[in-house]
Amino acid sequence: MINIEHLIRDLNLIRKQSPLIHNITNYVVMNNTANALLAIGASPVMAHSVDEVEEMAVIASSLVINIGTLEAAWVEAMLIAGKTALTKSTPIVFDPVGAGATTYRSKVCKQLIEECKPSIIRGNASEIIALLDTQAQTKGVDSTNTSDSALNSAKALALQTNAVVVISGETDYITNGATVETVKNGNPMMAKVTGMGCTATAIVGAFSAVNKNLLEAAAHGMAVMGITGEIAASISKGNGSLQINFLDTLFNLDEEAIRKNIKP
Ligand SMILES: Nc1ncnc2c1ncn2[C@@H]1O[C@H](COP(=O)(O)OP(=O)(O)OP(=O)(O)O)[C@@H](O)[C@H]1O
Ligand SMILES: Cc1ncsc1CCO
Ligand SMILES: [Mg+2]
Repeated sequence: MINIEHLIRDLNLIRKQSPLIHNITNYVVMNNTANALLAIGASPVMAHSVDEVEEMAVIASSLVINIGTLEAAWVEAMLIAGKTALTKSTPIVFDPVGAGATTYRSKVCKQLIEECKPSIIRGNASEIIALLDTQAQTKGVDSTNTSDSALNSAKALALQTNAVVVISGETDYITNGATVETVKNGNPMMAKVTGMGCTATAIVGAFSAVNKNLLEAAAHGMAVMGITGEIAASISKGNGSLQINFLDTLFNLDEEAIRKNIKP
């Protein structure tokens, strides 16, 4: 069960410390996730050149690796940044976008998990299932499975990789293989804004920068996503205004809104 006092403490820590979050992410969502990190009070940097990722990973408080629009040079940069973060015990949050859709994505996911040992893996249900079952075929970047149906895969993946695994969806599940936290906030319209999942991964990255308990950090990130998305959707007419209202809501999110809206 999410500890609301700890969640509020961590949100205040992000706003006070403004941790540097190093993102190697995809072209589609770079602007969205940078703005979401600013809205929550963190300090984002997008850097993917092999010539600088090592230095950036050294100074960052957490590293977010997202394979959304991967290509060879980026993968090389992800491996350098990931290994640097691993050496420094800096939390790595991994988003396996489209895992299972192509052989290349699945292969790169396997390599990144083995060599960088991400601390947290956040994906939608189809991606989490595909990381465990190499035969599972997914359809692009959107899930065709419910988050409930991926829970057993998430638990097994957590035990196999020693990472906290997060499945996003109608109910979000956060597990280390033994304990399972849930977040029931959110709104189906969120899945119609591209990169809401990538944003969830980035926000989890911000929480992992201020809380060494990564099960808590991941759960806090997903709770803030769900609460924010739910409030923003209630004042939005479609995915266009939701994208903007999400940022404004996150920027203004306070203790009262969290206490009133949280659905663990
Ligand atoms: N049906 C739903 N009801 C409530 N919340 C939802 C629903 N679907 C998604 N969400 C929320 O939307 C956010 C994004 O989750 P989603 O599973 O859509 O990610 P994703 O498929 O990886 O997205 P993307 O690849 O576009 O970044 C999460 O915070 C999740 O809780
Ligand atoms: C649509 C899309 N394609 C590659 S990455 C991305 C953003 C959502 O994952
Ligand atoms: Mg995704």
